[in-house]
Amino acid sequence: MRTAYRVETVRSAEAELIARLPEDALMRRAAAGLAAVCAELLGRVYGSRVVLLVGAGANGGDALYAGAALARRGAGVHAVPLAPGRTHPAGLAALIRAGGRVAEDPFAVLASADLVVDGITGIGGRGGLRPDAIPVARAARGSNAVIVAVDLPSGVEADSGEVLGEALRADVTVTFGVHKPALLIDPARALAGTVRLVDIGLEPVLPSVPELESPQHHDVAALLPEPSGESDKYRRGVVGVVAGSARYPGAALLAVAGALRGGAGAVRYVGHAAEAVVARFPETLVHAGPPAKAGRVQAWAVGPGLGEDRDAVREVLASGVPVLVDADGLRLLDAGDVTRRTAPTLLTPHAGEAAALLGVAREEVESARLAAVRELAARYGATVLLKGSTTLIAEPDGRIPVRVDPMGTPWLATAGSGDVLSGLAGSLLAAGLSPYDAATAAAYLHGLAARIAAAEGVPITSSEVARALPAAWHDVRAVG
Ligand SMILES: NC(=O)C1=CN([C@@H]2O[C@H](COP(=O)(O)OP(=O)(O)OC[C@H]3O[C@@H](n4cnc5c(N)ncnc54)[C@H](O)[C@@H]3O)[C@@H](O)[C@H]2O)[C@@H](O)CC1
Ligand SMILES: Nc1ncnc2c1ncn2[C@@H]1O[C@H](COP(=O)(O)OP(=O)(O)O)[C@@H](O)[C@H]1O
Ligand SMILES: [K+]
Repeated sequence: MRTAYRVETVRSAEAELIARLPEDALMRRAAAGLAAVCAELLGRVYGSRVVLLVGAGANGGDALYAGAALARRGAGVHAVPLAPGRTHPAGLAALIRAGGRVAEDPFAVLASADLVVDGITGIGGRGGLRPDAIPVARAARGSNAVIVAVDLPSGVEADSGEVLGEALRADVTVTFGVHKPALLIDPARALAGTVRLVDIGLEPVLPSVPELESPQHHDVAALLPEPSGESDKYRRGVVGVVAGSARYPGAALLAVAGALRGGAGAVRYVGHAAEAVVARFPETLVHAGPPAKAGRVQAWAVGPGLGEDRDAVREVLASGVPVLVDADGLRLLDAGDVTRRTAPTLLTPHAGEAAALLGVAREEVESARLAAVRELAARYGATVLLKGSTTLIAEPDGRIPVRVDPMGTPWLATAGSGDVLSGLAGSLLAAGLSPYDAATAAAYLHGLAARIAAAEGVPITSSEVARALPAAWHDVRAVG
């Protein structure tokens, strides 16, 4: 798992290290790592033109020490202090000693820069860039220089990934010690570019439970169900899919397509599209009556394209097995039917559905995804997978790390892909995974399948995402 920690935690870990080390040692470590990445990006350091945007705090100090190292290797380095009089004194002195200078005209040096180091704010930044930093940040972005953010792109909220004002979009972010939430969650993540992690010795002093975790291939491989010698189709799990309506018959097919590739031993479809489902997927068991009469299942996935069948949602939520609720099911559900449940529940809203469940505007969810997913999970006492440009998975117990799916791709923004995801996650639930793990594995496989299907940069359909799921399993298993 890749992990991310909150500012408060990072600061206390840093304080513990700083107490044991000579003055500025940690900053020098950070700056050495930063300078090494800058040198790599420049290719030839000697004769290159580097501009440092320097804020009032230690983030500016990192930039100045890194600038000094580059100046010693023959780069022409200019500092642009954005809080004159509050510039890190030792860092500035080191830069001047190494032959660097304070820029007389920031805009002139930016216009001809090869590389800009963004040291305006790091984990101490709040509320977007200050007005006087904005023109300089815009000039940097408008130049041809590569922009390297120090620790975080300046202007983002480190702990939440929110962007409350203007922020500087970087090409590369060099972060120290550990990832911060903003490097994993949009909208901030989109401003970080490629993230490089520099080890400054923080790992051993960090707590074992992070704020966020983001799975890699081997983590997902360890979650995937595998049939054994004793398996039969019932032991592998039967997933019940309640989806589709006269208006949205396709949702039934897409949810079943996802469910058939999720590792359950059988898929039982319940609803109005039974004929179409069997015609397309003869391996599906079907039932045209109410869910309660459909026969045994180990988990339900209810909601995609369901229309107005409120009774079906209520019946499924009244069952004693794990239930996934998506799409129309989220619109129709009664909150009390969810909070009363004793078996696990997984809700899979997109931002609009999450906003409706929370009674806020969609933009509020999109700009503060972490807060929204936590709040939903706590309020409904359910695991919540919030879909979108960063898919997040939260447990009702706020002490458990929120999981961030790293595999999402904008190619998934195509009609019906969410239906495939609910079938897939429902199937993993039926196969015995907890909602937290089923949601994690499903989001990962779904994103990877979309990447595989869109490999040539061609638009993909949701059916193609479902068809690429076996290739995604294969890919994950091959590495894990
Ligand atoms: N504590 C340590 O020993 C280490 C800290 N490191 C660096 O130190 C950074 C944190 O340093 P600080 O705590 O000094 O905080 P920052 O340097 O991130 O920023 C705080 C300063 O910026 C100003 N500021 C806040 N919001 C602003 C905004 N929106 N626009 C413009 N200015 C704003 C504040 O007045 C404050 O002076 C880390 O991100 C990292 O880069 C690294 O050197 C590693 C070691
Ligand atoms: N910009 C994006 N980047 C990455 N993934 C996205 C983006 N937009 C949507 N997705 C993903 O696409 C899927 C869309 O699901 P959903 O919103 O339910 O659509 P539908 O109802 O059409 O199936 C989700 O898995 C979501 O995470
Ligand atoms: K920065």
